[in-house]
Amino acid sequence: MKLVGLVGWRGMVGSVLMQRMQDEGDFDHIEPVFFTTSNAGGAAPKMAKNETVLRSAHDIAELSKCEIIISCQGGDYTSEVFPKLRASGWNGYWIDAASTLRMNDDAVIVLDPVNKDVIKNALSRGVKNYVGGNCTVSCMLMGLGGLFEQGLVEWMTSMTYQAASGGGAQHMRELLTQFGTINGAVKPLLDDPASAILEIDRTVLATQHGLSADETKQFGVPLAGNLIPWIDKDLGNGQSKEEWKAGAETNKILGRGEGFGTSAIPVDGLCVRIGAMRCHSQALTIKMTKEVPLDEINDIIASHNQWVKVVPNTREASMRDLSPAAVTGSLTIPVGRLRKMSMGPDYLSAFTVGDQLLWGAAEPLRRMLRIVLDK
Ligand SMILES: NC(=O)C1=CN([C@@H]2O[C@H](COP(=O)(O)OP(=O)(O)OC[C@H]3O[C@@H](n4cnc5c(N)ncnc54)[C@H](OP(=O)(O)O)[C@@H]3O)[C@@H](O)[C@H]2O)C=CC1
Ligand SMILES: N[C@@H](CC(=O)OP(=O)(O)O)C(=O)O
Repeated sequence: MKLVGLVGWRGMVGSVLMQRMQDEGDFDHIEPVFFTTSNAGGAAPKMAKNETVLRSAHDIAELSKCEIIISCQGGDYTSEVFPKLRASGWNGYWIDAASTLRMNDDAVIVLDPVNKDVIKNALSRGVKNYVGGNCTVSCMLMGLGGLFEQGLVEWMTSMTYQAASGGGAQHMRELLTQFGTINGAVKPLLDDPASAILEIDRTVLATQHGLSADETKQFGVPLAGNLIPWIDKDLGNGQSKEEWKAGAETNKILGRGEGFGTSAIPVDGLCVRIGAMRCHSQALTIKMTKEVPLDEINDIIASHNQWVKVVPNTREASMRDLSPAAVTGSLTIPVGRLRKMSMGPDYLSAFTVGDQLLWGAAEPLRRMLRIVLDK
């Protein structure tokens, strides 16, 4: 059995990955070695077999013994350790959740239900670095992969509604703390049916503005009862880095260059943080390359992979099936609100939701491990 190093296994993404690997019986096919940046020598988790002690994730010699390493430890760790590991002569497979290596020429962004051919081609060329995509991009492509595969997308805008989990566990906690503080401030008024709604509203606003530095440490501003129309770095051209990733990563995943070449499909939009917990949603406007009847579009989308589910464009189905609360914890990617827009019959609207810790982070890595093992 192949020795597989697991780094970042107890973090948020790593925990979801471990759960999925147990659910799918992946540990039956590997000899896992658990690494840590904080507790070398401590006890490995229950999935450990022969290697029951945690190894230091900075120990290049220990890492080098692994044929495959999966890291969910984050970009700083990858930036520090990966070059040293390669410089030491290690030639194993590096499978990573962090964005650090994504756009490197010698790395492939993995989302095998969408780009299995790109992955297989890279494996046969001896490529050894495989990186999970940005969560919003991966979830969008799992939903709309069929339209891209059929060459039906001329360009697309993606307007996102991204969950707190995209920032990490502390961001999820902060969101809930803010909700709690706000609720506490208006609880007596809420309990009194005769209280004035405008007084409640004024109190909520005053509480949001008065949140302590501790309560806004992660997001910098209130997110509860609010939104933040900027995610990730400012690229200095009016675009956020999260928005740039939509075009760059979509095209790289599809094997069409990196978003700006002649064969690239323009994908751009605005990325917005909202007060959801762990599902990213996005509203899409798709300019199609040709006019296609809506029932055919539904079939193309629905038949692309086993996880996508077309939600009928009705009020009831949309409210029931097309929300973060409906999708959290599930691998299903619902796509709904499909209709021709008033701009013309080749303009399509769509709305999709995905669990950003599953298809958005852990699942593509887990599946890549199996692809390498089955090679
Ligand atoms: N969050 C997301 O939505 C996405 C994240 N990613 C990538 O994955 C990376 C990891 O993200 P995420 O899982 O959110 O990061 P976490 O902060 O949850 O975990 C990262 C590491 O922090 C250490 N750690 C310190 N204290 C704790 C604690 N109390 N509980 C658990 N771990 C702790 C662990 O390392 P140790 O055991 O060595 O101490 C852990 O592996 C990101 O940096 C990003 O590159 C990718 C896609 C989406
Ligand atoms: N930036 C994403 C989460 C993430 O980790 O993205 P990336 O893997 O591209 O750095 C969000 O905040 O929702």
